Amino acid sequence: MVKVVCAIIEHNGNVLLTQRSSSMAQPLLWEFPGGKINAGESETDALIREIEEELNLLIVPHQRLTPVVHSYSSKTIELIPYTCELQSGEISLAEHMAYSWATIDELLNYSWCPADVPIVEEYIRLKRQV
Ligand SMILES: Nc1nc2c([nH]c(=O)n2[C@@H]2O[C@H](COP(=O)(O)OP(=O)(O)OP(=O)(O)O)[C@@H](O)[C@H]2O)c(=O)[nH]1
Repeated sequence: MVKVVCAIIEHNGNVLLTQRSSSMAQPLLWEFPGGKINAGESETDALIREIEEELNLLIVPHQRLTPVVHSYSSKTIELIPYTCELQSGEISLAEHMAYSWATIDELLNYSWCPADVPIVEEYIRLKRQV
């Protein structure tokens, strides 16, 4: 199983989402940015590295939410989400087609990668409790 970490980056009451490009797996669907964990790397180190590589942003991971195991036709992934704080940087997209800062109420309006749907639902529940 491939372990993938993803970042729910919060800033000024919004959350950052990225749209996969047409050449990627799950083309044009929205996701939380992130990627695969390299051998010997911690989850949070992988997350910090991926967000720097993909978006040119520096983040601080905070809360680990519930991982989701999802089988796509070619592989099974364990998607591990962390809420994160934006520390610094200006977004520069290295791989994605687009990005969006969404409010909690807007999150369900996007076409998500299937593995992300339970994560989006958990995040919305968490935020509505506060
Ligand atoms: N980064 C990220 N990947 C996700 C999310 N949801 C989800 O299903 N994935 C899947 O997790 C896998 C790993 O993503 P990746 O960004 O590191 O790698 P990749 O596109 O090069 O994957 P590939 O080697 O399958 O083409 C991809 O198949 C991707 O579709 C998500 O929210 N964030």
